[in-house]
Amino acid sequence: MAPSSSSLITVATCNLNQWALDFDGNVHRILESCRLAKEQGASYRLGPELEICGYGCEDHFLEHDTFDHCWESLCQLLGEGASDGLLCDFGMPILHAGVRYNCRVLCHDRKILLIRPKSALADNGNYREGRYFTAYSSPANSTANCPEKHLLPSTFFVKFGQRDAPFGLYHVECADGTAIGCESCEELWTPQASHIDLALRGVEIIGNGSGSHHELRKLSTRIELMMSATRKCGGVYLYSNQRGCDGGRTYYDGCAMIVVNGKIVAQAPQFDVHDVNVITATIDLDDVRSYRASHPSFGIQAARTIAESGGSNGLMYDTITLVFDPTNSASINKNRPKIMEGGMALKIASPEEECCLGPACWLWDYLRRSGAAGFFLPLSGGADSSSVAAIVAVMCTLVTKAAREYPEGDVAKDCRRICRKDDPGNSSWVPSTPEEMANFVLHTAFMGTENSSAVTHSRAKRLGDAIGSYHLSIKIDLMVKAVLQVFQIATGHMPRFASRGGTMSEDLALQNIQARLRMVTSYLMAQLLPWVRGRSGFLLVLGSANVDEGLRGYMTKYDCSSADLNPIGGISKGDLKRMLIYLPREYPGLDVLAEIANAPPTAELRPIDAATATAEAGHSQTDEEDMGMTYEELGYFGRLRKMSRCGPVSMFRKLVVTWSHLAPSDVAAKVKRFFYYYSVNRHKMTTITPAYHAEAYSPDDNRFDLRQFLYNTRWTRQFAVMDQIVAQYPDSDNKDKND
Ligand SMILES: Nc1ncnc2c1ncn2[C@@H]1O[C@H](COP(=O)(O)OP(=O)(O)OC[C@H]2O[C@@H]([n+]3cccc(C(=O)O)c3)[C@H](O)[C@@H]2O)[C@@H](O)[C@H]1O
Ligand SMILES: Nc1ncnc2c1ncn2[C@@H]1O[C@H](COP(=O)(O)OP(=O)(O)OP(=O)(O)O)[C@@H](O)[C@H]1O
Ligand SMILES: NC(=O)CC[C@H](N)C(=O)O
Repeated sequence: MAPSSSSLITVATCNLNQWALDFDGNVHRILESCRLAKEQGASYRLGPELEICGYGCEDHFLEHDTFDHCWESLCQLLGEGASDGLLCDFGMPILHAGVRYNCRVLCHDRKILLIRPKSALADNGNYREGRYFTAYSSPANSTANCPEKHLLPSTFFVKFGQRDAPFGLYHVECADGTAIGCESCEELWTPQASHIDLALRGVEIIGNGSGSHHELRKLSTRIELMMSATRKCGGVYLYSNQRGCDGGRTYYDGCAMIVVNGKIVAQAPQFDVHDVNVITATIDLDDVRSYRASHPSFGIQAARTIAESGGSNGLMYDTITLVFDPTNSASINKNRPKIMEGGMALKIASPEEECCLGPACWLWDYLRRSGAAGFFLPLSGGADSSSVAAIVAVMCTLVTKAAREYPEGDVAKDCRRICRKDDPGNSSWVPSTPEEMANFVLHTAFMGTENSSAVTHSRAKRLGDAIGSYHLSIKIDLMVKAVLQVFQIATGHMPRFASRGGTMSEDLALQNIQARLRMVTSYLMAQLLPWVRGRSGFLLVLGSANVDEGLRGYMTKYDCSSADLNPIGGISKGDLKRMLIYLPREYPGLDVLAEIANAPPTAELRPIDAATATAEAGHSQTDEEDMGMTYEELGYFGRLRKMSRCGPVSMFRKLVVTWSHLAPSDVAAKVKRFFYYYSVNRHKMTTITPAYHAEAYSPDDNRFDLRQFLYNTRWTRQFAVMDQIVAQYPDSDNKDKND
């Protein structure tokens, strides 16, 4: 090991807003991140997982084209000097010996130093890496002296003169003794994480390139994992993540970080509308060496590991030696490096902030990438559609701020294009306020019937005005009457509401026709409102069914719950209410949201019964009464069903304990009612509008919660077992609490 000339090193990591299969755009963003890393004096740059093609390529990973285009992109990156003087850790898929691997490719100058395949794949929830890739296990005969080699494509050889590169679980050791290794996303989350062996083998810097999507309250888990890893093992841990909507329901929430010896020294934003964020830190590697040496217990395990050939998790780890001194590069930093010693105050968004910022950024990416001219939202003045309107308002606030800060930047250019202000006469236009932008991009309409209340009509109008949307108040009774007349002519029957002597079927049909006609009207508006306003293009229709309604199936199939996109389909009613109460504090002018949050949710599809209508609801029909359960109870059912993997019996066993104030027979009745409605309505999940994934208990059938949709809704075995358990309780237990 050569003596170190300096122990200072400047390292960089980034958030990149990549887009699956947008190879040219992705290269452009990677080049920008390398340029910024160099500008900030870095000698090492880490990028997100599979950044070259985008993390979310899914079944496109099965196509050979994806692999070929990645090699073209890598050639372009090296050809354009991305890694000149900078050790770059890129993420891309590689076909090695006929097997697809999810790899890190470490390049320096115009050479590939190492290809490092991922050894533990992510396969839970939305992740399906095992469908596209194989987890790597090192062949017994591969060592650093005789590493497994990957034969590089001939185009690479022609351009750069390199025929092959080491392939395996190696790390690089630089000429000055600095050791740099990789850990790929999920590997950090495994019990025998690879960073443990890397640290015990003396690797000081570990880069984790991730493709990790947002879920409410998940960031804290990531942070805990990294802090705990470096607290126990010492070292510099860099985390890089994608950020944005890369073409699907998930939002990658960035938050690149640099952690040293258990302390975070740099953090990039979690929610943001910029495509590229690079963060750097200059670190004294002697701090890592001395931290480790000060823990004798670490020393004992390190000495034992180096003596053994394999890693503790049965994989082979080894070293590839390089002729490269990253610390020298740091010392020629033009600016005097600011050495990171202490930790920094962490920015962790509250769940209320996450609920609005995540979907707002996702909507912005979707809007600018879809080519649409804006959104159309059926706005009922209730909590759900108002939450969606508020999220669009937050989007306009973020975009207006970014566009005004950099009128020549990409955000401003996208904003001009969407607002149709990109003609030469408007080359520097940016919205002066979020409301001005909202008036271009957000179209809202209250579509009342004779069953709607004046209260919700007024709330919708006041919210539209506060946000600045292009708002309409429409009456759709004419349409309802026309359809019912057609039905009467065809069948000779006219349905009646239950309150007017009709059956439940008639009642439901009369409710559903209003709801469905709103959907038809929405699509008409979305197609023609730009034309009405003398503009080109189409609008995306926004849906607003929350996660609990989806779970219970409390929605009309193919009504306004069917739309192009639903920003809140993965968020619970409870979290939405908290968000509505939080928003007016951060965004003055949106005071009406607090009033909306406190109103009892109502579908307003039945005639108003003046005797039972309350002033706040403005209506006699309330969701919770209709559903036969409260939104709070739905939260319990949802979490237990999905996150705790409970069937009816185990859910009952858990809730008997949690709801000890209720008689077991009552708990059983509630659980049975939930499973009945869940199963009778599960078919609605097969056509549910693509929604922002936010909750681990989302019932989204398309990607996340894979279940049958035709059930025996009597659940005979399950309910019989529950009855047996209830019968085991003393009569007094059931009776006392029932009284
Ligand atoms: N097993 C199965 N597989 C596939 N499809 C199946 C099916 N069973 C029924 N269906 C289909 O589903 C239909 C029944 O579903 P659907 O037409 O939706 O009707 P349904 O679920 O009976 O009624 C809609 C409910 O949603 C409530 N709602 C409506 C609108 C807004 C809100 C709100 O506040 O959020 C609430 C409304 O008060 C009512 O309780 C059947 O007529 C049939 O076409
Ligand atoms: N009067 C209305 N005008 C416009 N859109 C409506 C109206 N009533 C319902 N919708 C649309 O249909 C969706 C479902 O209807 P409903 O009012 O029953 O909804 P909800 O889920 O309780 O939501 P919200 O809290 O927004 O009322 C709403 O989110 C809204 O988009
Ligand atoms: N891409 C991955 O390996 C991601 C898995 C990891 N559990 C996460 O959510 O961040």
